Amino acid sequence: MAPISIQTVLISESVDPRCKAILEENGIRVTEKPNMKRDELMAEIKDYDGLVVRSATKVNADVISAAHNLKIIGRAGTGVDNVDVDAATKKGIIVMNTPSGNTISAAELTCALLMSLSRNVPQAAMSMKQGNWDRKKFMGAELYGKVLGIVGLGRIGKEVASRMQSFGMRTIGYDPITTPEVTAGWGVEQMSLEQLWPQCDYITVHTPLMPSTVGLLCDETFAKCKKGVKVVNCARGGIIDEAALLRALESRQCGGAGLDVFVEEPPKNRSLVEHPNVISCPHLGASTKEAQARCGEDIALQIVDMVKGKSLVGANKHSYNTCQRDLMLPLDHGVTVVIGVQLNRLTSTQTSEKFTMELYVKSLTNCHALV
Ligand SMILES: NC(=O)c1ccc[n+]([C@@H]2O[C@H](COP(=O)([O-])OP(=O)(O)OC[C@H]3O[C@@H](n4cnc5c(N)ncnc54)[C@H](O)[C@@H]3O)[C@@H](O)[C@H]2O)c1
Ligand SMILES: O=C(O)[C@H](O)COP(=O)(O)O
Repeated sequence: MAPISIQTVLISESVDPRCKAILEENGIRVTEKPNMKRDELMAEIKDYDGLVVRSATKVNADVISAAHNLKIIGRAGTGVDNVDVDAATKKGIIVMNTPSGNTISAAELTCALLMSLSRNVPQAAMSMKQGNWDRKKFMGAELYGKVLGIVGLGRIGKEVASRMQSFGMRTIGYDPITTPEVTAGWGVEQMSLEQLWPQCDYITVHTPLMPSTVGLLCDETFAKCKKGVKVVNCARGGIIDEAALLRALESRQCGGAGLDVFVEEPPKNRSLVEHPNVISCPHLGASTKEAQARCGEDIALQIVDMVKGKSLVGANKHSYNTCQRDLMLPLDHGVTVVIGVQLNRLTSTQTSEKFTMELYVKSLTNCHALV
């Protein structure tokens, strides 16, 4: 790859300090300016070569058109739904993420919400703080022997499955790309969503936010679920339709929800957050020291590799000699294909190294527009 000149980078959110340190060690000038309003960002971005964000900075078409020198938008994390990838690509700006850096943290929070839903832990803790000793009100149910439906069997879905299997849950799931043969290897039986909805005691969603996943759980699909089903969303607000969820909670069709993400963050409409059967967090899935260290370090190393003209996938130091990147390629007619790239470094104890590369289509949006 030809080297790309990056002399200045703006970090617009709280990213691990290693990110700034690595960039600076490599001669890149870094400015950290968190919490900018849209107009401030548009004024600030115009001269920078690179921008590093998490999920709160909305890098929309206006911001991109105000950026005269921008060559790279680095997302220290997974989801790039806060970046207008089409607008960036049209301007020749590369969008990079660090998709495996926060997988374990997001999976662990998902499991914490599933466990909290089964035993009312947050509500009971709050009641204790208020001076109560109410053992009847917080009667729970075991997870053992229950059915967990996992919609989206990628990195996080896989990690959630193995952890919840250790609680004796049966894990079933659906994914249009990961094959049933692959997920059978991790103990997840795949089936159609029509078959999945009525079987689940718990449902957790782990898909990207895109037109085909908006409202996966909606009035129609809640109606197909078991009465009292409990749901978790640690992926993106809107994959579970918020108004439909509130209706399902009120009718008791849904017995409880664990929500880490919202359509609007922070949510101005408080009705879900305040519902007694909802446990919510302020988008904490990736908020661990470990995940932030990995994501901050990875995005900096990827930018440095790009500056040096090295491979885009060569910088990742973690996950057992495996590097993963998502490449988002906008095609014609509003079609976007996401290609997963995985580089495996195989080492034997005494002899040489061997590298293999896997490319696979992770998602295809709007594909009907092609036919
Ligand atoms: N709460 C947090 O802080 C947090 C942290 C990390 C990731 N996330 C979010 O979690 C989600 C999953 O992340 P990941 O790393 O596992 O992604 P991933 O790309 O590894 O997996 C996503 C999976 O969803 C599947 N998918 C796509 N469309 C689908 C559909 N219509 N129905 C079912 N499956 C579908 C894909 O085939 C893929 O296997 C993303 O939205 C990401 O932004 C949130
Ligand atoms: O997609 C992600 O990586 C998560 O939602 C984490 O977002 P954050 O970096 O803003 O915590």
